Amino acid sequence: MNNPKPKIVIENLIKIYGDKPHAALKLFNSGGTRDSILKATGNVLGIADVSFKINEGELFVVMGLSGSGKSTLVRCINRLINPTSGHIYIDGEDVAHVDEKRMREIRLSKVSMVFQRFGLFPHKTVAENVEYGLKVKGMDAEERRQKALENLKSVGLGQWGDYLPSSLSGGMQQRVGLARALATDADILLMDEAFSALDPLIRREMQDELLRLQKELHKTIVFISHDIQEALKIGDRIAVMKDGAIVQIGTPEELITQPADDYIRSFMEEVNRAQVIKTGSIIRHTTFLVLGEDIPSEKLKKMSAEEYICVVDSDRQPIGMVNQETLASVVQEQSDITAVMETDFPQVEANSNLETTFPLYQQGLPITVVDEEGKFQGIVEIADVLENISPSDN
Ligand SMILES: Nc1ncnc2c1ncn2[C@@H]1O[C@H](COP(=O)(O)OP(=O)(O)OP(=O)(O)O)[C@@H](O)[C@H]1O
Repeated sequence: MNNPKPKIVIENLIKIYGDKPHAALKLFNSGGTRDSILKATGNVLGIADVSFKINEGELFVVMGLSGSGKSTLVRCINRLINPTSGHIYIDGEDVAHVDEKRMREIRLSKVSMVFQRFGLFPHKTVAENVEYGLKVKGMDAEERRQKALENLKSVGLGQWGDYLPSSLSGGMQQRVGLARALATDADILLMDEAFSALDPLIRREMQDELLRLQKELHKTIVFISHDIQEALKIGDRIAVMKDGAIVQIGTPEELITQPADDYIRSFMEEVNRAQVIKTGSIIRHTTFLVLGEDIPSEKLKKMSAEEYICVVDSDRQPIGMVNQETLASVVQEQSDITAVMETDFPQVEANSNLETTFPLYQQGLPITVVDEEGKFQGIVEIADVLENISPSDN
């Protein structure tokens, strides 16, 4: 994202469960831990002074083990749970301190929630389920039916509007839950372990579906998951929670390549790094030659004999690869570079992962990396790929 605009800003959020929040807060402020506070007061520190921002259009995953505080954090955002102290700004409005009437309006118009167990009304048809929020909002019958059908279609259930939820599989019911959340036109979707109840295959399908929809819709999505693979697959950024606090926030690659501590590192041990690390993030050098322009001698001097450089056209699209030795002879003999450069060379997009890139090294050439428009970004060597797939311990 070029210019991220904060959509949700959380400041010093604290949630204490129990009847002695003041005493518990006092203990927390003087350095008490979750365990010591529980022992002294019987109250649970659900969220331990958390501050962070979620950007507009971001798919933000809150990850952590059971009891780490994920649900509490996300339910504070739509005030299904009332925070003990702190601020939660949505589009600049502090929803931690609005009255219940305003909060209901916000839930109907700005923040929708998709639950793990679908949360569908069993006696209403699929379309009526999707229409529900629109009905509460006061939309007339025809308009809301049309909107419901549109949204069912967008999740691949256009033909299922008149059925009862019980005639649908788990995956399909979750799609209905998603269609219902989308139908409200809310900018923000809160998804609480939305895919956890599904079979692994259906679950992966739903993750892909969510990513596809998100490309079109650009919602701000806060997605709770206890599954690191899921978090790394779908998250633009991930917040990892422990004991009510956030241990680290980062992109999937940042968590893998720069884990904040041993806790994060232990999560990453089971992860397939090659699926997560993007080729664009390990670009080694970005020098190139533009066809038709002079070859600067200092560029040539800096290269080792075996090193390759990319030749691009006037639109910066790669058209060939040439190594230092060949280039030196081109300069010396003033010959045509297009006659000697390799034109059959491997090329990948910067956002492809290392798993895609690795097999392309069979040709013995370094990989050329381009952006979405096919413009040259840099070159990646096999040593860099290997180092990032299985880093040496140091
Ligand atoms: N209503 C409640 N009363 C007392 N303690 C609670 C309540 N709800 C949650 N807690 C406690 O707060 C802590 C955080 O719970 P929370 O449900 O937010 O964690 P979670 O990470 O979402 O866990 P899970 O993945 O199991 O849902 C836990 O220790 C939990 O026992």
